[in-house]
Amino acid sequence: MRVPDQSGRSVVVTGGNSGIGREAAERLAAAGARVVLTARDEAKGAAAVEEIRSAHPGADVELRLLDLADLASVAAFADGLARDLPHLDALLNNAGVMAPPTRFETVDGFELQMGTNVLGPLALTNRLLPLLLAASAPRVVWTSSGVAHLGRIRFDDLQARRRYRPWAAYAQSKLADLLLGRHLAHVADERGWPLLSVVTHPGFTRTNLQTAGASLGGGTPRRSPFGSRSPIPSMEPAEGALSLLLAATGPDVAQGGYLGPTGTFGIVGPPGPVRLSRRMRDDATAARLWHVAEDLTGTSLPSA
Ligand SMILES: NC(=O)c1ccc[n+]([C@@H]2O[C@H](COP(=O)([O-])OP(=O)(O)OC[C@H]3O[C@@H](n4cnc5c(N)ncnc54)[C@H](O)[C@@H]3O)[C@@H](O)[C@H]2O)c1
Repeated sequence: MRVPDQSGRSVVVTGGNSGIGREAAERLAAAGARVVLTARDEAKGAAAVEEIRSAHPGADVELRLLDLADLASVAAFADGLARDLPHLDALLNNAGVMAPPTRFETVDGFELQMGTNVLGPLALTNRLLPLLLAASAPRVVWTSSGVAHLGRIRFDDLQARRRYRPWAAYAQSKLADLLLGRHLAHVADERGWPLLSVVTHPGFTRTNLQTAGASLGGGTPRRSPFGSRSPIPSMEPAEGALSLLLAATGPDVAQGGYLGPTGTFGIVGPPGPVRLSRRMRDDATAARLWHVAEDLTGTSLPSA
């Protein structure tokens, strides 16, 4: 897939130091975008920026620190960007964590996956919307997952305080990403904003995701599902990033669309529109979730 010329466009890629975000940041920078790559760890982020700069001399890429599991960090990041950029053309909500074996909490007391994958990105999006709406054709991209099909939004126990099951909490968070993305698309249409809100999932891609969450708290990482005899097809990050890149830059991307791999089992292959289940099309749940998330994060959509 060719990434169209991105000259004059500025893009934030969260979790840009690793995996799919790292690839997307490099492709966008190579296409001429001004890329703000976010990371939690300064050394890891700086290493990614250096790699991109040395592979693409003149690439306009900078590191900014952002911890989505800390709403104060989200606010500081958004304030800094608003000070330094005249507008923002695309926000790629990519960063995420998967299935820690036990229940962890964010700085603000949210279950780790709900906080990092959903509430942090929601707060970031709300805080960056004024800057996005200063651009002529802005986009917000949300990263869901194939497991969103198995997710349920449990409003009675959103933070899994009563019962924590790692995969149910992950699936809930990824269904939530999809619903928030679709709700923002409706809001943009209702308010006549030129903004596209698009949801993507990267299929099954070999990254740190499979071990990072699993090893939290000193746990032993699960055996890799990508062993040489694994029957499960999977992709390298360069291919896994294509759905995200299509959502961020494709010329014919639909408002509220859902893009992912279109090959075997829907987990590998070239990116394109993919099927939404009935639960994914539940606009009432999406609207309720958006409002609950706003309450929890103390953020709101711009009034305009
Ligand atoms: N790899 C897959 O097969 C797959 C499948 C479905 C969905 N996804 C989704 O794709 C996205 C990217 O994952 P990946 O596969 O590249 O994994 P990865 O582990 O390589 O990258 C995840 C990134 O998120 C960042 N991150 C984690 N917690 C954070 C926090 N609190 N604040 C800020 N950043 C944080 C990490 O530092 C890292 O940069 C995730 O949202 C993931 O849920 C991946």
